[in-house]
Amino acid sequence: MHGAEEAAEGPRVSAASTQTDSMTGQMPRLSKVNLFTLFSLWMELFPSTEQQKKSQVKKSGLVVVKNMKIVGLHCSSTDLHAGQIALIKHGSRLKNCDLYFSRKPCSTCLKMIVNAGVNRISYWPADPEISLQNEASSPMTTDDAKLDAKAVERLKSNSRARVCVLLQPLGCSMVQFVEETSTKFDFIQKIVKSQPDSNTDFYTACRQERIKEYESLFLISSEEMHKKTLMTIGLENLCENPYFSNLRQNMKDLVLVLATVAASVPVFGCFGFYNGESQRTNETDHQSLPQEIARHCMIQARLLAYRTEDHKTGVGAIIWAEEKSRGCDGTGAMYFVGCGYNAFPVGSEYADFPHMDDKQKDREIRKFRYIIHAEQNALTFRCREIKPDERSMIFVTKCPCDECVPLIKGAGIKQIYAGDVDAGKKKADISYMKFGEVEGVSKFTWQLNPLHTNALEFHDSTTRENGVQKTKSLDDQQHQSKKLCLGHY
Ligand SMILES: Nc1ccn([C@H]2C[C@H](O)[C@@H](COP(=O)(O)OP(=O)(O)OP(=O)(O)O)O2)c(=O)n1
Repeated sequence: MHGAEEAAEGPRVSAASTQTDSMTGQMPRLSKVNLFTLFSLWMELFPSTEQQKKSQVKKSGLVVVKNMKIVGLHCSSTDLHAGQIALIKHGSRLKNCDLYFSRKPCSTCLKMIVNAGVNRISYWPADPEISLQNEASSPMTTDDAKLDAKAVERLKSNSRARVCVLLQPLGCSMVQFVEETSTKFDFIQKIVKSQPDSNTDFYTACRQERIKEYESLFLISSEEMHKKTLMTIGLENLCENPYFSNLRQNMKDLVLVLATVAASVPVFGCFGFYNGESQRTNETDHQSLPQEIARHCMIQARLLAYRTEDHKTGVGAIIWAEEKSRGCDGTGAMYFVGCGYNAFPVGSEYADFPHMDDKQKDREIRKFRYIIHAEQNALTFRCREIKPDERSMIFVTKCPCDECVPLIKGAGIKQIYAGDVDAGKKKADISYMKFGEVEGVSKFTWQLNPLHTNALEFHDSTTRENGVQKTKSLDDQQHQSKKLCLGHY
């Protein structure tokens, strides 16, 4: 049925392409489908305290999309699969949604999702949720995995929902563009400035580590094994060339983009998101998230920035909040609220608005009065309300400007995680003066840990309810960054 046809289309640009290229091609842009796919892989890596048991069931990431907008970001927990969590969290609201899984879901999940009336289920075409690659598995469990794959195929061919592989090739210079922009990203530059020999070797080393790690997680290194897996999960159409080699290339490129972006918010020395005002408070609203969660969310914002319509400055923003107690999601108590990137008003064509910056003398043809900022889009298109009694936080890849700071505060967001390179700057059409002064909102900016001279204080850092391990001690962090940065620390 259409599932198989769609799968065969996977490696090429699908007819249902959502590549909203309103731009004139000055710079490559991530398609929505690829953004959702990257988010699903990234959600599989959401930091969690739960001990991952060696099991045939692999952790998966899931993105729930309604009308091409993200309405849920989830990952499996020890007790529940990502698909089951989506069912619990969204129920019948899953009707007509598109789901992006980092692994082909098992029959237990698929039957419920299909039953909820979803529109499309797209999955990453490597090892499925019920692993076929698990070396530890006995022939018995491998047989079970194969049986499950058959059941999934049966559910797929009898359902209205399309179950397919939906990857789009990246624009030809996308990988290079992501690499260049990541090296120039504020966070990397801030580290470079703190280095006596000022170079980006540490970034290159971090990126290589990430590439190796993600390739082993998300790709099947042997072509033969990959083909065998595809055959077992009903993707024999993709085993023929040129589909197979295109598919592998697309997958490799996406993993490369993910690793490159992840390395741009590196685990490096004592750098992290800290409140420079060193206000120490017991109020939970103002306590920082564990660094690994803050990094994870900032990397989501970085990915969003590659959907920008501003051909000079891409910005991404994502809002998360934390429930009072830990839920069933692999994200612990954290839940997704909304996300956005800077773009011109919805539905506009490239020529409708000026795109010039402040180098342009004629102020009338500058972009600033027309472009909607990442934070503004995240607030406008949020899928959940911001609750005054919960800790909510926005992650922005750039310093919030004077238009956005009062909006963030007014919306009741409790914490801002951002870069502060532009803080205090006053430009002709956009200023960053209010960020430094805003009260009642905690600001965590990318910097050296102000307490790093006092290792004892750092050792005492928090243990949290949101499902994440204790903040690592200074020694642990240094050890980890030495490992990651191959001696450049
Ligand atoms: N927190 C922020 C800050 C900015 N922007 C967006 C709005 C504009 O699209 C762009 C403006 O960024 P800059 O201040 O960097 O201005 P320019 O793009 O003109 O670059 P510069 O003046 O630094 O050369 O970023 C955003 O969405 N969210």
